[in-house]
Amino acid sequence: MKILSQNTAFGGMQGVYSHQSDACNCEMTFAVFVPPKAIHEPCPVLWYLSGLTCTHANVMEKGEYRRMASELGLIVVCPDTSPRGNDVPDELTNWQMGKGAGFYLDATEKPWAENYRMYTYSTEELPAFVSQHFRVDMDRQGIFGHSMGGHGAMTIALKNPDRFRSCSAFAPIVEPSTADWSVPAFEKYLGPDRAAWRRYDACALVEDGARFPEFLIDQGKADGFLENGLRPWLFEEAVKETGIGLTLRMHERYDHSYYFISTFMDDHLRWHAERLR
Ligand SMILES: N[C@@H](CCC(=O)N[C@@H](CS)C(=O)NCC(=O)O)C(=O)O
Repeated sequence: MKILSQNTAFGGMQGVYSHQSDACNCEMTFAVFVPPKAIHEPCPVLWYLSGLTCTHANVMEKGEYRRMASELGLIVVCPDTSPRGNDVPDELTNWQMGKGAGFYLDATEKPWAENYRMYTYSTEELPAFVSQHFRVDMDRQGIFGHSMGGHGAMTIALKNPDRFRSCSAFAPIVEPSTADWSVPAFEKYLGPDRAAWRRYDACALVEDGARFPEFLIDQGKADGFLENGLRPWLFEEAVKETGIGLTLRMHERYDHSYYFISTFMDDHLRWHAERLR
C-alpha cells in the first residue's frame, strides 16, 4: 500500500492511499478516515461511493463527514469511481462513460471488461485490503453514496444483505437501466441483453426478489437530474408491499451538489451509526 497523504483531523486521521488492483488491472486510489476511537478498538466501517466525474477526493474535500464520523467512531472509506491510468479505455468527451463513470458493475464487453470491474473491486478486493490494513470491524459495515454512487450503494446492499447492516443514499439513480444518462453506458459495459442489466438496477433487483431491511434516501427538489436521471419515486413504487422500509425525504430548493450532500451528511452518519452499534 502506498501512502499518498495522511492528515490529522478531528482527533483522527484522513488518509489517501493507493494499491495495485487485480480486479481493475491498474493502480487504484482510495481515502480512509479513521476516527480516534479506532486507536483503542476496531470500529464499524462505512463505505461511501461517489457519483459521475468524481474521484475519492470530492467527498473527502466537500462532504464534511469528519466531525461526525469522529464523534460516532465510524471509519469512512471512499473508493474511486472507476479504473484509472493511461492504459485504461475511456471516452474522453463523455462524462457518463469510462473514467469517472464505472457504475459499480463488472463490464463484460470489449474493451471495458479488462479494467471496468468496479463491482468486484468495491465488494471484494478493496474490503479485503482495507480489513488487512485498518482496524475495522467487518461485522459492522454500512454503505452509502451519491447519485451513481447511491445506485452503487443500493444495488450492493440489495445483493449483500448479510454483509451490510445499513444503507442510505443522496440523490441515487434508482433505475439506471431506464435512465437517460446510464442506458448508453450499460449498453457499452454489459452489452445489448437487458436481462444482464437487472443485476445492477435497484428497482429491478427488488422486482426480482432482492431484499434489504430499510433505506434512507435524501433528494433535492431543485436537482436538475431529478426527472430524467434519478426518479426516487420509482424505488418508492418498487418497494411497496415488499417489507423493505424506505425513508424518502424530498427537500425544497436543494440541488445535486455537495452543498446538498454536506447539509444532510450528519443525518446519514447517525442513521448508519444507530444500525452499526
Ligand atoms: N459534469 C456534469 C455534472 C456531473 C455531476 O454533477 N456529478 C456529480 C455526481 S453525479 C458530482 O458529484 N460532481 C462532482 C462534484 O460536485 O464535486 C455536468 O456538467 O452536468
